[in-house]
Amino acid sequence: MASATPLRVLLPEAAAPARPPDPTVPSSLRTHRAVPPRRNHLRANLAAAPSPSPKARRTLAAAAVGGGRPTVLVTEKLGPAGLEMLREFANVDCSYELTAEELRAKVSLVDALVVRSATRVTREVFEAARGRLRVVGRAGVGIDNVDLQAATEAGCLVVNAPTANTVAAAEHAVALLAAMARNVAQADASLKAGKWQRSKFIGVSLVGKTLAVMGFGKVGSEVARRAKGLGMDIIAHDPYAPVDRARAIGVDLVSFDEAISTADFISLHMPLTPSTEKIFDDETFAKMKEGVRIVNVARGGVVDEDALLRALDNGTVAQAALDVFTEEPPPKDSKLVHHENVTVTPHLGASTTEAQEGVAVEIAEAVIGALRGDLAATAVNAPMVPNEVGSGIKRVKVVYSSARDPDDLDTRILRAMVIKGIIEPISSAFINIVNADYVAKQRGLQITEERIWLDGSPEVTSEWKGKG
Ligand SMILES: NC(=O)c1ccc[n+]([C@@H]2O[C@H](COP(=O)([O-])OP(=O)(O)OC[C@H]3O[C@@H](n4cnc5c(N)ncnc54)[C@H](O)[C@@H]3O)[C@@H](O)[C@H]2O)c1
Ligand SMILES: O=C(O)[C@H](O)COP(=O)(O)O
Repeated sequence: MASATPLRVLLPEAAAPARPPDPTVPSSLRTHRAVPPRRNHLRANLAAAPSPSPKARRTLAAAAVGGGRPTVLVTEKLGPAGLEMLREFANVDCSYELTAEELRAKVSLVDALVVRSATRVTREVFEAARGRLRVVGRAGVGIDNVDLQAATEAGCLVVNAPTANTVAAAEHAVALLAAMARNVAQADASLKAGKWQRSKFIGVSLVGKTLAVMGFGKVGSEVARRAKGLGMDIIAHDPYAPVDRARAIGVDLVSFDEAISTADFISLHMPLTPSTEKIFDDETFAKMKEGVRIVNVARGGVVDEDALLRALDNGTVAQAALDVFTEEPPPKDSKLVHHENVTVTPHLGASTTEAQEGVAVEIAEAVIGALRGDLAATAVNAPMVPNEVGSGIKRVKVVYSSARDPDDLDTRILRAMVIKGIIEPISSAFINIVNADYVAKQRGLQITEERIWLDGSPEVTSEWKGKG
């Protein structure tokens, strides 16, 4: 459907006048690339992530000039506003509940793929795309269902929508916390089954109890704020969160062991990464306070579900409220799902009308921007530093040796790439050229730069040194 202000299909190089330089950015750090004016809600961010190659951009430009439009495959339900934006710009194929085989068959016919958490974008999918797929848009935060390594190898950009569902996820965690403590789901089922069991469903109070927030990022900190309003004492564990940000909202950052051993309630908000997979196992449940209650609105895979079942059966864990599961949907006969002390929802954390609208628009902007050849603000694939290395780094020095005049050397992209490579493997934060310095500072990562002016050709070589 055409809008009053149609999205332009021009590429940056062919675009209208450059924006005036941002007076807050020192001239030595200003980009020299023209950025086209955008519709208000399309952010004009430059990012520190791979963008389509010049060849791909030319292909898209040629297609646009010739009246051709890119094709976008959407495999899960997306809010209408985002879909409309995509339709203004591209041919959109909404095909839901595809089998893995059907997805592989379709993917070589499209330029972009938009998914939520249920579509597994595996290496086989990238191989089946045979080089045509330029962008994968994850309409949400978690990108554990996308094989980022395979995407990068295939030259495919992966973008996500990291902010629009934060509040929805935090609200759902608080809803589960309260519902679990007061047996809302169990009592509801009992009454609907014709019973009137008042003494069976006596709950526990939240006020004055200690809540440990595990992962103090966007969702975790919103949960902390809300739980404070319920009169709970909040502690948090997050190896990468800065102490002062936690302190600013009255939260103490503590060690993993202190968090799990002193909390009455534990709420999980870390990403699923190789280092958090099954981080809650028999050993960690054994360290918890007897009768602890656990909420998981993050990812099922951070919990060893068999160990959780054992902890529920032996009383270490009194109750659990789970929105996410290692396998989704979980098996119909899952003992965890059917456990009387477990409250479950089918991955509803991001499922509010408002969040879905926001996420759809956020991902449509990102995908359209990427197809237009812009550097994507929410790109999630870039060269990474292994997390065993990255998590220990506190200071990095980047040395640029170049024959270019220092004033003519724009180091922002490389600096942002270094920050992205260190921070992203240990968080689900997205780093781009706009936020890189800010996020690095927030996380206590100090970047210093040295420029060595060489005689001779203006080829840039650089080296960087990390310090743990
Ligand atoms: N259920 C849902 O529908 C839903 C909705 C939104 C987000 N999520 C999930 O919630 C999680 C948090 O999302 P977010 O937007 O707050 O991400 P975020 O990146 O803002 O926060 C994650 C935090 O976890 C921290 N972290 C990393 N490793 C850790 C570890 N070993 N121990 C403790 N903390 C660790 C990071 O430093 C970061 O601060 C993600 O897994 C995301 O996929 C689920
Ligand atoms: O990571 C996320 O954004 C949430 O888990 C939401 O997933 P969904 O888009 O499948 O609801």
